[in-house]
Amino acid sequence: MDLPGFSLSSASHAFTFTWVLTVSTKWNPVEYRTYPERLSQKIQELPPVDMFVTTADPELEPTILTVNTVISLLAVDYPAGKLACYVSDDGCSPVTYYSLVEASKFAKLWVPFCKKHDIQDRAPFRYFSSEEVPFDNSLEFQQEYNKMKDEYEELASKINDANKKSIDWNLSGDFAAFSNIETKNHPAIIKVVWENKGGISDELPHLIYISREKRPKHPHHYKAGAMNVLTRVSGLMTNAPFILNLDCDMFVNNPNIVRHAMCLLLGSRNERESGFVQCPQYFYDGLKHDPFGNQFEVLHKYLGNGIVGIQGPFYGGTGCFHRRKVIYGACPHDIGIQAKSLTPVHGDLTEKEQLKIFGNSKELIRSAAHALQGKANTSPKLLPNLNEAAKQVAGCGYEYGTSWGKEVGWQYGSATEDILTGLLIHARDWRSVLCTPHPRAFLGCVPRAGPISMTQQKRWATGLLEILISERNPIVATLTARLQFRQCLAYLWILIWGLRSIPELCYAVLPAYCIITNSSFLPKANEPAICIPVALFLSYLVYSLSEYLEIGLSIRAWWNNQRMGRINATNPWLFGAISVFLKILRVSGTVFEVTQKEQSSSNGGDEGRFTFDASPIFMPGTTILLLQLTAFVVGFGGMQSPSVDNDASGLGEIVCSVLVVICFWPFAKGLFGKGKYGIPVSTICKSSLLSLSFVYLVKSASKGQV
Ligand SMILES: O=c1ccn([C@@H]2O[C@H](COP(=O)(O)OP(=O)(O)O[C@H]3O[C@H](CO)[C@@H](O)[C@H](O)[C@H]3O)[C@@H](O)[C@H]2O)c(=O)[nH]1
Ligand SMILES: [Mn+2]
Repeated sequence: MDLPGFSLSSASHAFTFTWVLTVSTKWNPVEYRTYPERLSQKIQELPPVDMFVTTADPELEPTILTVNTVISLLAVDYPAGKLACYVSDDGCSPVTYYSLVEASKFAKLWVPFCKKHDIQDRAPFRYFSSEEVPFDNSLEFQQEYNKMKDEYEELASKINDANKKSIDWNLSGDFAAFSNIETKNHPAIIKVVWENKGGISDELPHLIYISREKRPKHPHHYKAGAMNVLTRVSGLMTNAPFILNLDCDMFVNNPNIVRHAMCLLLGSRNERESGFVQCPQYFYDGLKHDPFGNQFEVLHKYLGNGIVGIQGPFYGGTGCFHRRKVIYGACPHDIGIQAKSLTPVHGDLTEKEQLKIFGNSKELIRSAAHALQGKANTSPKLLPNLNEAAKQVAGCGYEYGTSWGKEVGWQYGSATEDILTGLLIHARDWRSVLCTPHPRAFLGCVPRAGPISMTQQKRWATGLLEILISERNPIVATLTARLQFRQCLAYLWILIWGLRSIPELCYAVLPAYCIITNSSFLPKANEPAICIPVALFLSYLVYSLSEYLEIGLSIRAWWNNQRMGRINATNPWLFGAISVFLKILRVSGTVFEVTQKEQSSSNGGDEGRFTFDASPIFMPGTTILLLQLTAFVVGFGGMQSPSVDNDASGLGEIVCSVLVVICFWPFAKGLFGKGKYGIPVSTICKSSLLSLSFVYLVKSASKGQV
């Protein structure tokens, strides 16, 4: 077989494999319903929950968004005395700390207001931006509403001012800890912003600010590292048996969500059924018809519910309720002695072993033992007194020689720490549950620009592939641990994203190749065999379209997702694969590039239009497009080589080539667009060079054949 024939057949096999994975994953969908009003029949007292928020960069992640997320958490419908909110700031920004202090003052007015009037939007920026006029016309409500609105505007302008003035920030008094530090070189800073001393239900929950120690020579493991510090510090301070974690942009949209999650965590006969409870990652103010194909509605619905029917949803990094003991490495009780082979954490550890696993803090070991045995919290402590112990476990050297990031806590070694961490939990025989209440649990920001979306996709493809090539991959977990076979297939479906770039590239280049060399990869239009690819293609179209229509999405949304599927696969996913390849060759490491979050649609006009920047990530797409255009010139300009064995290219190849151009239409517009809407000239030049060399190569190769 020649090279094109070989690549065609391997690409087809790769697609068939992906199809098998998809079908297996979607096969038996399951949905859970939750009835929080029945919770009191089941349990006497609601359990405590520690709530984590991570933020890393006040520029990319506007402080006002983080603050809104925190406020919405402080305002959930759950006894405040049972809650503690921990904010991790990897940016080590005094502005973030200051904003939290101000936010807690605001929340003291906001939370009673929400609870009194049963406000559903507990993130103030949402509530005050909603078009609907508040329904309550009483004078009392109107007065309170106006007061709250003024208070929020004041808070927002204080934060805004703080952000602007951040250069000549006066770092004294409470802010002294932030003076003379660099963001990547500073000791741990832990501050109790608000303490609910009496554990009182209608006060505010605890609010704690944490910026872990960072030193240039110490790896900090990005978000996973931050999550582990949050776990340890909260272990010392409140040690709640359940942990909710949110990214800084994901505010609470359903104030009852903690109770919904408790239905799933406490409602089943065996806790193994719900090792963690994941809420789907939905977004607010998403652009109409999903032009960047990143709102994942269809994915959540079909693949999401399908996995629920196997071993449970993947951990998605945000909007997830964990059991602390599961994070600490525990296995379900009923697998008994076999648990010892799956985890270093089990009932009869000596103190020495515990120190080795959890690190050198006696206080932490004591609290971890409590968490693992499911004992209630020890007597209430005054949080500031714990500050020294907390700083120890937030130190950058604390984890050396311990099991953190390997067997315990959030897992290191992948830019998608979420999938890796969830995989380990499933491998230890836990199941997970998807929580889908109405209204939706949490809402976050979705990228609204080409470059941001591409960077995010690249990070995912990179991180997922890192897992696939590691010894912690799902195949090993199925063979040596307790990952179910079909769950393994579901994991493979997502982990191979980066690799899928290769067959997608082959398929995108093939039509152009055939036209240029005057050969074919499809049967002729008058041969009966043409029915096979046409039938496959049409049934795929009809099936995928029906998925969109069934959940009320538009044809445009379907098309945008198809198109972005091709663009993502050939651009960011390819770069993801390349960066993992470079990592294997030890040329460069992989990094977690934080996704930029925009507050609202201030883009003006052309919202859904694809945007570009000078990143090489846009080169493959541009090259593919130029190749098709070259093929048209060659084909219609009569410059084709004579065909070998009567195998001339025909209608099929032309149709496919046109289809590729339609898929890459945003790039076609980009060739002529201006500013951010245009592909930079340098990218166009490089891509032209690439496609010309390709044409030259295949031309000379095919001449050799004749
Ligand atoms: O060094 C870092 C880097 C990131 N973060 C935080 O991690 C969160 C997620 O980062 P973001 O850039 O928003 O990631 P997304 O592209 O939205 O990420 C998705 O994919 C990630 C894995 O790649 C998951 O961790 C996220 O939860 C999931 O939403 C944010 O709160 C960041 O502040 C840190 O705390 N420290
Ligand atoms: Mn995010």
